[in-house]
Amino acid sequence: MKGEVGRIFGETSAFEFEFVVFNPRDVRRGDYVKVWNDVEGWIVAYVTDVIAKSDVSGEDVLKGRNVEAEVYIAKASVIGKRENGVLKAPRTPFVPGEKVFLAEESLVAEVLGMSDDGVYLGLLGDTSIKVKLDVNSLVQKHVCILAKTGGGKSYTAGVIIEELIEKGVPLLIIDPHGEYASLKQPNDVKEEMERMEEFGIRPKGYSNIRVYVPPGSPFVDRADSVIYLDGRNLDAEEIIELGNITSPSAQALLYQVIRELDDYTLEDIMDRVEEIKNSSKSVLLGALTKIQKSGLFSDNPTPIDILLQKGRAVILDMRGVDPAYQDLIVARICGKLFEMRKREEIPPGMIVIEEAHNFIPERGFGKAVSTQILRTIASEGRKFGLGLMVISQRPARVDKNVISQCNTQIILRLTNPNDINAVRKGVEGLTAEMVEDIKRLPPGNAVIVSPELERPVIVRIRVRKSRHGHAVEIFGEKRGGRKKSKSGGKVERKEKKDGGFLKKIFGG
Ligand SMILES: Nc1ncnc2c1ncn2[C@@H]1O[C@H](COP(=O)(O)OP(=O)(O)OP(=O)(O)O)[C@@H](O)[C@H]1O
Repeated sequence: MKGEVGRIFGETSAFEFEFVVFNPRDVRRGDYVKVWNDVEGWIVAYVTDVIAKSDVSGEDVLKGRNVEAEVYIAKASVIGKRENGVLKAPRTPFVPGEKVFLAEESLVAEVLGMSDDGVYLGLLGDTSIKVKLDVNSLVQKHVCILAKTGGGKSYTAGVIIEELIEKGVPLLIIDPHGEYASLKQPNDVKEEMERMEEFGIRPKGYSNIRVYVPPGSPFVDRADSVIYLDGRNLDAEEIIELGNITSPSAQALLYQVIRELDDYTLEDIMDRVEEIKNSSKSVLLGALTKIQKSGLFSDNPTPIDILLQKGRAVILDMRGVDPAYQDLIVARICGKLFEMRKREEIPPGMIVIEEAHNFIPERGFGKAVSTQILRTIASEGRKFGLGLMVISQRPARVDKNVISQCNTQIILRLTNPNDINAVRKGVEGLTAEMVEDIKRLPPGNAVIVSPELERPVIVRIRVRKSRHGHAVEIFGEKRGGRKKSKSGGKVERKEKKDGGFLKKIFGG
């Protein structure tokens, strides 16, 4: 047992207490302490704040009187103790005068419900406790990663992707900025390699990765393959968005033609439009020809099942691709994958969506054809073993229902008040202190909220085993600057793991 670091004083309750800190170097915000409770035994608490007090008044300071003996007071929020695998909160207050000790790491890990197995994210606070989350819960019940630009979102997503690849989870990564192909190479950044021992990892590149690009991508030569979609039965909204058809009469003509057709291709629409006498005919034909010439739609489309395969991660690199096309590609692929997963034609897996605010925008922040299917996967995917990893730098602009469907929430530094507000409202169990922490998190540190953990925790995300790919500017398109598409900390029983349909799909 480490030595006594303070003593409880003043008014206490079963949920919180204050203690005088003997040496301010021993106790800091974010530390875990333990206290003896006469009825319950050792109880673990979290230090939410440390303040310094003195009897020196403003007048004293002006007269030049110095602080002789300041007192340090720590505020602690009670977590509890684990009994028969269940976290129990004390029901009697702590006795003023009781000694406070720093809690041993093994006790903290036990009380917080840390698992020895799972997706290894990093180390808890200032400790060397490994934070690992259950792979099935993480994948099937969705995860979101939220942070301001440069806060470490794609780095953290890369860490989780490495872990999921190692566990054989099929992954499809929607990569609007070409940041993920570098997973193929081992990390060779000197400063990061120097920190690998601290995290107990080694550099590693992943070979079971395939990079696909849409036709016309400026990066075709660096891709493993080109993706082609089945262009049958595109609906009018999709064609309007792809062709940027703004003329109401051309839109009306399109709706009219599609109503008349049954099972149709783009060419069938064009043939029918040719036959009709209408002043908007040439505008519509021009737009349809442009879509046809994009080459995205083919009679010999890429089989969708190869995008979600056991032991493989597929990256859809959409750098330099028109946002309307990105949106449609995501909508079509995710729609097909969801249908196939429902029929169990593909294995359970996860779809990673970078720049999620562009594909699942909150109402009032634009429209995207991919929104509907992604909402459906967020609400129903868990029943069928299809998970989402939602990544965004603008939480306030992502559909709030989708964020609240994510059972694991990883929040790195945020500073925009609207984004902080969105997180405060959408993330259950965040305390006011945690919200303050989020505004000040250093890069690579995250607040993690998960049903696997008894309370939100701050984690130092581990360094990457593979190389982190930085976003690249394409044709003056700024990072994240995609044009708008038109178109209580309360102690509770640990949540019972889902039985029934949510059986363990991935080992480990
Ligand atoms: N856990 C970490 N360990 C070490 N370095 C990290 C960590 N997380 C982030 N970084 C550093 O911070 C930088 C920014 O991280 P990242 O590229 O993930 O930010 P981002 O939030 O995705 O930004 P953007 O919105 O611009 O894409 C990285 O290049 C990396 O150097």
